[in-house]
Amino acid sequence: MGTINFRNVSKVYGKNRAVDNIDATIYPNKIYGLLGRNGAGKTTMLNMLTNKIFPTTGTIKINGESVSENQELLSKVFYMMEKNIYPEAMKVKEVFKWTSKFYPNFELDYANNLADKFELNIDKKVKELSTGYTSIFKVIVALASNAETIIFDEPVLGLDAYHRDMLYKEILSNYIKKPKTMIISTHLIEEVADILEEVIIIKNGKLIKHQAVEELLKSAYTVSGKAEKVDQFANNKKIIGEETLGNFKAITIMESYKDEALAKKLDVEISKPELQKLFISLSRSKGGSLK
Ligand SMILES: Nc1ncnc2c1ncn2[C@@H]1O[C@H](COP(=O)(O)OP(=O)(O)OP(=O)(O)O)[C@@H](O)[C@H]1O
Repeated sequence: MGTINFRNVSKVYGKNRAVDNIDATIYPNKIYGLLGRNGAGKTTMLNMLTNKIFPTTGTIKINGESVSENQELLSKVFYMMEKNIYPEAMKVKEVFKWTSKFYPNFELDYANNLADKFELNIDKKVKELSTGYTSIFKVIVALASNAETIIFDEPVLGLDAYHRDMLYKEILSNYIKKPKTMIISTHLIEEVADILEEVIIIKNGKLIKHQAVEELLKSAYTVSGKAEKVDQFANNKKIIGEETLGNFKAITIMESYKDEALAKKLDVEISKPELQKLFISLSRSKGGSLK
């Protein structure tokens, strides 16, 4: 699958710039997290990428070809949408067959095996599925499509922790078996953090961060221990988040240099920050700059 290129892409609704001049390159065979608060513009970006709506300005290309009205190109991209697009009276097994018409590499055996594994009854009608099972069903269809690019918009909506964990593992094992471009748009960042390689963070329609997760995590750290010692350590440093529990405190500091000697002296512990915390701080700060 080719590289996906957003060039100066905007989508304007009246006075609202839902997507505002986004430039981004999505390289093949990596797992991307598309992160942003409610209304940030994630779905609008994905709808434009899959030619459901047209950009007001700018172009989106895959391997140098415009996605606009390009059915052949789009048949290589599977878009698991947040809303249900299947006829409600259709049975799960009928959706499997139906999807195989549009996605010739659809693997029916794999879909059936996953349905077994997740105890999804394929004789049920789509409208009879609970919210959680609707998510399971949609992820199964997406994975079995074998498309070169798979986009998941809120893949674990309504699922309990047990099923969320199972589903992330399934997504990852699918990727390991057959690397492909995956774009996961979600609010549940910490859970998905482990499988993401890159994050694209958008805020008010603008791209504020596009970086490898590892690198982003290296740009900050968390220090924890006795509150007064942690405060002493954090003095004059760029604090982006703090939590207190009794006399215990954890502070997240946005700096790549870690003063290990001082940490030892004060008996406080330095650890990796949580992606979720960095995300909250980035989407809160004015303009979203990390500097
Ligand atoms: N068809 C439309 N007409 C008018 N405004 C729209 C339309 N679609 C989206 N918007 C606006 O564009 C902005 C971005 O919406 P979008 O659905 O892309 O956000 P999102 O990041 O996917 O949010 P969420 O996480 O809540 O799904 C919002 O302000 C939304 O109200």
